[in-house]
Formats: sequence, structure tokens, C-alpha cells
Amino acid sequence: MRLGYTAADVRAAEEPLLAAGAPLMARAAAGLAAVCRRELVAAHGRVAGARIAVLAGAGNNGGDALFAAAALAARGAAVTVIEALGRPHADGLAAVRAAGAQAADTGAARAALADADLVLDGILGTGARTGLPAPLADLLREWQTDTGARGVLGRTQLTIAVDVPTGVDATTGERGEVWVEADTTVTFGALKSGLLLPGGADAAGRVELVDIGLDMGDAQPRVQALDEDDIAPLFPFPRRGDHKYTRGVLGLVAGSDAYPGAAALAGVAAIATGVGMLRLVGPRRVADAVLAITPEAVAGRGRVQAWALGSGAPAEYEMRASLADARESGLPVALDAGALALVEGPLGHPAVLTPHAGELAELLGRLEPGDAPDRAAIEADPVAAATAAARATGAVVLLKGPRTVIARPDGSLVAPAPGPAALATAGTGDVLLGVLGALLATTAEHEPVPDLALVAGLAVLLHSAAGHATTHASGLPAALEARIVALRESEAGR
Ligand SMILES: NC(=O)C1=CN([C@@H]2O[C@H](COP(=O)(O)OP(=O)(O)OC[C@H]3O[C@@H](n4cnc5c(N)ncnc54)[C@H](O)[C@@H]3O)[C@@H](O)[C@H]2O)[C@@H](O)CC1
Ligand SMILES: Nc1ncnc2c1ncn2[C@@H]1O[C@H](COP(=O)(O)OP(=O)(O)O)[C@@H](O)[C@H]1O
Ligand SMILES: [K+]
Repeated sequence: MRLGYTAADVRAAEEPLLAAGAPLMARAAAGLAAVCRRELVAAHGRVAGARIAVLAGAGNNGGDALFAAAALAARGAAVTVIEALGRPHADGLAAVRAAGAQAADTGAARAALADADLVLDGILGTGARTGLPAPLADLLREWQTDTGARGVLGRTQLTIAVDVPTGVDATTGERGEVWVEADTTVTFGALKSGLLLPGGADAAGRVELVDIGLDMGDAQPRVQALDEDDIAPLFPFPRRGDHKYTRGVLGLVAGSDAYPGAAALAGVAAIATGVGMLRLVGPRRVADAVLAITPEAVAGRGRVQAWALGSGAPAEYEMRASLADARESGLPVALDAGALALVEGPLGHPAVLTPHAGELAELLGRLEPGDAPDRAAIEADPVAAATAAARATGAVVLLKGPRTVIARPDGSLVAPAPGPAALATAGTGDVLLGVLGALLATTAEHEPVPDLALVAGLAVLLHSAAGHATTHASGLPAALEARIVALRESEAGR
């Protein structure tokens, strides 16, 4: 699990070190230069002779870039400095000039960017405000859309962002109209949360953390980023001594006569993930569709440890009855699709909502009439929308998309590694509901009380892991089961 902090918290952690005279910029620049050297050698076999274009802004971010470029120039790289946003850091500029760097005026900047083997983005870091001046925005746009030959050492141009890609908000990950798309981002002291969130994570490429001696102390991370390696530690393996009721029973209200497939996908996925028992609530046709492929499921209401509701247009009265049961007993509930339409304000029980951007637009329109974002606005800033919905409902909000993000009501976030684009196919959301429901049921009575946002993050990771093995929603449960069997075997072998 990687932890990401707000820019303000990172800057606050720098303060005591700066006051004590610690050479933070020198450490940052040394770490940055080391990554640049390694990447140049990996791509082109050498540093000497490489053309490096440095986009330098007016602040310390530019300072980091210039000192790193000075170290690379000392190793024989040909460095061109582009003054991108006012007068760059004076000492950094002096150092890079002394090492033999050239300055590029506006005309030469275009050519320097087009011809570079390595572009260093040192325009803006944690001190960025939103919006770039038009000439700079044009320069960046032109450079990044230019598909012509580049570099002198080869056709691969590397872009390394210093601390944060320019145009990305270091805390939220929100991108402005123009941003730098990096291959690698070298960040200093601590991961900035925006590098782990939708938008920023896509712009940042691979993120490398350089230790400059920062201690984040008691600062609460804004983001917990999860990847494959987090699956095994989070997974609720059956415990010795469990019986089916202690393992956890899931009540599933999904599917309808018109859409029985949704119940089949969610039901099979729940069983593949592992539950003590699956109870199906719905019409005969739905139960038959599920029982035909998972005969261990049971039709009809009964005691459960968690509810999963909403995929495939189930009857409203059935969903309402389950929500009432959850309210009375404090059971966790996963709400998808049709069930989201029943959310009108704070929920009286632990809950995870699983909207896609369109469903979230509708939900926020109901909860915050007048100033709710539309679908496009949510796609542009998913973090803000998911957090607003989490605050308004008291629930964890899992906003589905190419990069799913999970928001807690307190504003903190879980960011699972993205799954394959093959998941963009009808029915995969139903599978996710089944996985999540199973995990809610099997962790409901765990001590300490499970963190629903992490449980939701685990559901996304498992769903994505299965997605890597298949391109069809109907193939996901089997792929999921294979993944979980492998997980159990490795757990047993430990
Ligand atoms: N505090 C420190 O000593 C350290 C800072 N570090 C680096 O310094 C960076 C932060 O430095 P700064 O606080 O100087 O901030 P930045 O370098 O991000 O930029 C601040 C400068 O850009 C201007 N600016 C901001 N947004 C603008 C916009 N949209 N359009 C036009 N001008 C804009 C500001 O007025 C200011 O002059 C970090 O990201 C990191 O790279 C590292 O060297 C580690 C130590
Ligand atoms: N381009 C993409 N890349 C990766 N995952 C995606 C992409 N598009 C959608 N997904 C994932 O696929 C699932 C789609 O769910 P949903 O929109 O509810 O579909 P449905 O209702 O048809 O089942 C979500 O888990 C989402 O995160
Ligand atoms: K930068």
C-alpha cells in the first residue's frame, strides 16, 4: 500500500528541515539526476551526448530541475534551458550555465523540445495555482502532440516530471486544460496524493519517490493506493472453526424477469469470491437463472450478514425491505444501479455505493439539487464528486470508471490500481457487486470492524485481476475463482 499526502502536509513537513538548514533541494536534485541517468542509459545506453531540454519555472521546482540538469551536463549531456514561466531559480540557473547549458528563446524552445532525448518538466510543483498562461499552454500542447522524429540518440523521447507533472493538482490529481504527460515522475519526500488519483496518476506515469529526509509524523494520508500485492494481506480467508453462518451469508437482491443475467453474474461472482451462503431474493425466473449455475445458492429471505442490492432492476419493494433490515440490524449494504435511486440522504447503516459517473450525476442531482455536476464534470474531477456523495450519504462511494476511486465521508480516499479496458463491457458492474457483497458478508463480524473503503478497494483489485484473464463479463466469475484458488494455495503454503 502506498500512502499519498496533500501538498500542504508535505510542505508543512519540509518546514522544520528547511529551518534547520537541511539541503533539501540538493538532495532532491541528486535523486532526480540519478533517475535521469538511469533512464537515459536504459533507453540509449549513455548520458554523454544526450540532448536534454529543461522546462524551468520560477519556483523551487525549477530549481530542482536546473541543479539536476547541471549534474547531467557535467556528464556530457547537452542541456538547453527553456524559461517557461518567468525568471528561473537564480542559483540553479547559474549552476547549469556554469556546466555549459544553453538558453533557448521562445522560437528555439519548440525545436529544443522536439529534438530532446529527455525533457525535464520543472515548471510547477506543489506551489502551482490552476491555469497556465496561453503561450506556455500552446508550447506544451504543440510539443506533446508532435509525433515527428525526436532525439539524437534514438526515437524514444523520455519525459520526466519533477515532483508533480505541470498542469496536475498535487493534492487532488485534477488536470487543467493542458498538462504534461510524463513517463516517470520523480517526487520528493513523500508521495503527493494527486499522483495516485485519477487524472494525476495517468499523467505521472511511473512514480519514483526520492527520500530527502522528510518525516510525515502524524499527518493523515489523503490516499491509500492499492495494487496486486495488497490482495493477499486484505483477503478474508476462511478461519479455522468457521461455519457457514460465521463465514458470512450474503443476501442478494439483483435481477428481474427482464434482466435475470445481472443476478446470475452477481451471484456467481459472490460464490466465486467465497461466502458462507448466498440467499437470493427475487422472482422465480431470477432464482432459476442463478440456481442453474450455482446450485448451492438458496432462494428466499433469511438471516444474512450483508446485503448487495440493485443490479438488473430488481423490485423496489424488495430492495426497501432489505434496507429496512439493514437499518434495524446495522448490516453493511452494497448499493448498485437501481438501489442508488433509493438513496435520498444519510443512510442509517454501513454502506458502499457503487455508481458509475452517470449514476453519480443522478444521485448528486437528487442530493444537492441546483449545483450538482453533470457526467462530464464528474469524469473530469471524479475525486470531488465521489467525496461530495460520501459526505452527503455517510457512505463509502466507489466511483467506477477506467480508474476507479473510493471516497470516505471524511474526505480520505482509496485508489486501487486500474483494471484492463476489457472491463468496459456490459455486466462487469454486476460482477463487482457480487464480489463486494461477498467481502462485506465475510468481514461483517470481523474484529476490529473492517474499514469498508479498504474492503471496497479489495473488491476492485479482485475484479481487475479477473479482468486480466478474460474479455467477457460472463467469464469474470470463473477467472475470479481461479485467482482466489491460487491465493488460497499461496496462503496455505506460507
Ligand atoms: N521547500 C523546499 O525547499 C523544497 C521544495 N522542493 C521543490 O519545490 C517545489 C515547490 O516549490 P515552490 O513553492 O517554489 O513552487 P513551484 O516551483 O511549484 O512554483 C511556484 C512559482 O510558480 C508561480 N506559479 C504558480 N502557479 C502558477 C501558474 N498557474 N501560472 C503562473 N505562475 C505560477 C508562483 O507564483 C511561484 O513563483 C516542489 O514541488 C519541489 O519540486 C524540493 O526542492 C524539496 C525541497
Ligand atoms: N476503460 C476501462 N478500463 C478499466 N475498467 C473499466 C473501464 N471502463 C469500465 N471499467 C470497469 O468496468 C465496470 C463497469 O461497471 P458498470 O458501468 O456498472 O457496467 P454494467 O452496469 O454494464 O455492469 C466497473 O468496474 C468499471 O470500473
Ligand atoms: K513539475
